[in-house]
Amino acid sequence: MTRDLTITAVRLTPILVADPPLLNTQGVHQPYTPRLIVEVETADGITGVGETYGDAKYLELARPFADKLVGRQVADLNGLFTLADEVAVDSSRVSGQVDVGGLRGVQTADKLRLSVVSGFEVACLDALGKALGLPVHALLGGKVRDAVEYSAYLFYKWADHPEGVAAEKDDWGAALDPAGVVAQARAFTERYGFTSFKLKGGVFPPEEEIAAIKALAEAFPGHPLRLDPNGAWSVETSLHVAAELGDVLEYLEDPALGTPAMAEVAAKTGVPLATNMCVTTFAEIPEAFTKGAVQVVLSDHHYWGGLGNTRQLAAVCRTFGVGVSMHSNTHLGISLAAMTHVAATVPDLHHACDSHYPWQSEDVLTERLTFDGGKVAVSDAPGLGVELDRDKLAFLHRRWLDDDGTLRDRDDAAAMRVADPDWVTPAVPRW
Ligand SMILES: O=C([O-])[C@@H](O)[C@@H](O)[C@H](O)[C@@H](O)C(=O)[O-]
Ligand SMILES: [Mg+2]
Repeated sequence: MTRDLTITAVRLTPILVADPPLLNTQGVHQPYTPRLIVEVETADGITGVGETYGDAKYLELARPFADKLVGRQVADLNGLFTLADEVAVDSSRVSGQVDVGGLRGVQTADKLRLSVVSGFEVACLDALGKALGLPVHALLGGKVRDAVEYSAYLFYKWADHPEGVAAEKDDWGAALDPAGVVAQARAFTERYGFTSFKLKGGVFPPEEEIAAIKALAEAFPGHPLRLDPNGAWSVETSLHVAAELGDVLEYLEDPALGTPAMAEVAAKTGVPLATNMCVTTFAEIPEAFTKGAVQVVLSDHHYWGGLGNTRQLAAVCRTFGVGVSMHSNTHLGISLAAMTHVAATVPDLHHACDSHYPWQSEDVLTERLTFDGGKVAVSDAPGLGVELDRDKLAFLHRRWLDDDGTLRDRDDAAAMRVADPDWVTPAVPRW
């Protein structure tokens, strides 16, 4: 049967999603975080869905990009990148510096564009898969595993958002010391069966975080453990932590900020270093790999430009003998499905991927994705294998519409200032 895969409509729905008070080196998560849901519709009435960052700087690019897409073929995935180059990026959005708000490495015009393209690429793949009756992993060359392993993503956490802040109540409680971190890890294993653990660090002085990892090692002997302070430490501190935890860590993630500092740490420790901050674009690869700065690159398919680019990144990593896995940011089920499809196709995936999904009590899907034994089963249904719940989408969009603008951009430092008016984003290195 001949199908008409022409894109006839594109819908963009910005939403605000409940987020618990998770602490990081910048501050604390806001009570609601922005995401953008992308829908592309074909002439045959097939709809594909995608998801990406929803802050204003992404919306500004997504809108003109969506207009350009109408009339093009849903299978023209490579064309998305050429099209994206035609969308002007406001220079005030580009710093060339680390994006302090999002802990996602440098902020360049290309990276902003790629973060937008990824939402559309996933939506096009979903639509194409539905049209062809094929799962997304088949469109990427086929799965090499039936389930993808994720790690428990542990956070220091307050029990509640600060007093007076309108927020959803969560049932995780506080985690502010080693005992709290271990209790949180136990809850993760009981609820989802995770067997490897990542702790978001850079929150407390290193000795306290070392103690938390040691407590985890004692509670879960032999399980893979990671610590990620998002570049908050000096080279010296990073080496001290590596020496203290060398026996129990699978890897240290972004202990120090930037490739030169990471290279210095890597040269003096046997503990592998992972990153989602110093290698965030293809342009950053040559320096980092030739300097031996990182042993594992954690892809975020959003800012790498989608699932096809994630596979290209994996191939480059394989060529250089560098490991590959995935980090995550606050996201919903569409992105978890996308991550799972692409991870299922990557041959040398030797580390469990990260996901914030267990922290998200809300979603836009009719059925939430589930973790079984810490793994998400790879769907063989056409497309991503997920279904949009229009009522839930409308509810979360209404929240975005009703917001006075303060939550439409992620700002962990601003959220921290509600509790501590003197809070400023700590200078790096913090310790
Ligand atoms: O959600 C957070 O607070 C994380 O710190 C996130 O923003 C990071 O991008 C990410 O999870 C990471 O691994 O660095
Ligand atoms: Mg990280």
